[in-house]
Amino acid sequence: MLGRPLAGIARAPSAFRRYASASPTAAFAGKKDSNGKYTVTLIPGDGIGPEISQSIKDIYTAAAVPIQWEEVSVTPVLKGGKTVIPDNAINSVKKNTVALKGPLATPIGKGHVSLNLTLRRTFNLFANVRPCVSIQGFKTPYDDVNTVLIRENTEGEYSGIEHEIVDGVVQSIKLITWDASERVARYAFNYAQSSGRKRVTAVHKANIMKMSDGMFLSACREVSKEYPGITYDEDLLDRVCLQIVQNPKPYSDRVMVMPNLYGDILSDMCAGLIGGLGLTPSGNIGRDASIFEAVHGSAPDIAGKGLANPTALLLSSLMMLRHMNLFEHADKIEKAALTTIAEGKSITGDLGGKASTVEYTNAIISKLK
Ligand SMILES: NC(=O)C1=CN([C@@H]2O[C@H](COP(=O)(O)OP(=O)(O)OC[C@H]3O[C@@H](n4cnc5c(N)ncnc54)[C@H](O)[C@@H]3O)[C@@H](O)[C@H]2O)C=CC1
Ligand SMILES: O=C(O)CCC(=O)C(=O)O
Repeated sequence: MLGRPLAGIARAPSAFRRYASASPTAAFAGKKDSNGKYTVTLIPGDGIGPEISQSIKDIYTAAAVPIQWEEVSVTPVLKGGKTVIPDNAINSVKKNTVALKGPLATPIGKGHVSLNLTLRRTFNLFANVRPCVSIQGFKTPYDDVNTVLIRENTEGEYSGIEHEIVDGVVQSIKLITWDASERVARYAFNYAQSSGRKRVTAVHKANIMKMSDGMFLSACREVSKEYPGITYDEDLLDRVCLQIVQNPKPYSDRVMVMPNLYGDILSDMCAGLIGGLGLTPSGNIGRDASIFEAVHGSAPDIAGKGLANPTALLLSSLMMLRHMNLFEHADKIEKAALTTIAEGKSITGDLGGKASTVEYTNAIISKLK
């Protein structure tokens, strides 16, 4: 059961407050220092990570956000024969309880385990909240996308339990537990309740994975009984994909909750509907810490070229500010960023513009003055 008061999203959304705090369970435990500033861990990350992190730092300085960044690297180190995240990075997140993280690259088919997943597991960041909202004034096939997807974040297909049984036969285990399913389901219902969404839809493939997804659904059904004011239903992942690309509107009344991998894929699909991965934020929420990051990865194809769109990381940071109850700063920056995109004069190449990361950042900054 939830033992903590709801934080962050109790206030009614303003016109620009589209990216609500993702934190009905994790209380923000940071304290202001003697200069009136909060310390937040910043993990710049790989690829485009340092470029987009710099953009956030510049915007925050211009907006006088009362935050000082504690920058740490998570470049893995060898400890006891294992590749692990350095202790100072772990201790920084533990101490500050909030972090903003740039993307971390993971070698494909070999090499070290995903450090993104390691962080989620280390801090038990059990819910990954991924809102996806059309930006008014920025033309895409639909102008009414407003989805919130909550992804179980610690297990499922991402358990990383794999072995070769015999030559040519590999087994990868999808681990689903009742506890993690119930925990993320309760988070989803709380999120729906706190954000005025009237429905929770569990997205699944229990027609095929009868036991694992079946149990995920059972946990959701049990939790739904505690929320008589919220309609609960279930839908198959493949149908949901089809329906959202055909007409996203009906999905704006609800929160979708699902096992890990489904959430990873469905959130990229939703991003495609509003203009791409450069625009979609996320929050990894735990009880003792929360790490906010863009949905996208390290974008090695454009890294170092000054082309990256920092909006997704910026909007993730605004979810973080609302988690920290810094609503005014979040609203002001959000308005400046969304207006810059709607105007279309200084937008990055992924959105059809010609601006560099720095030019776009400066356009936002000019609106903060
Ligand atoms: N949470 C994280 O840190 C994540 C890390 N990754 C890692 O990132 C690496 C690259 O993965 P990909 O599959 O290439 O996905 P990706 O998200 O990095 O890139 C996919 C496409 O979207 C574009 N894109 C992504 N973010 C953008 C931005 N902010 N501005 C403009 N264009 C942007 C890229 O240029 C690329 O064409 C991999 O090592 C992967 O494991 C992938 C997803 C999430
Ligand atoms: O850890 C990675 O490299 C990819 C992670 C990812 O796609 C995600 O789960 O968001």
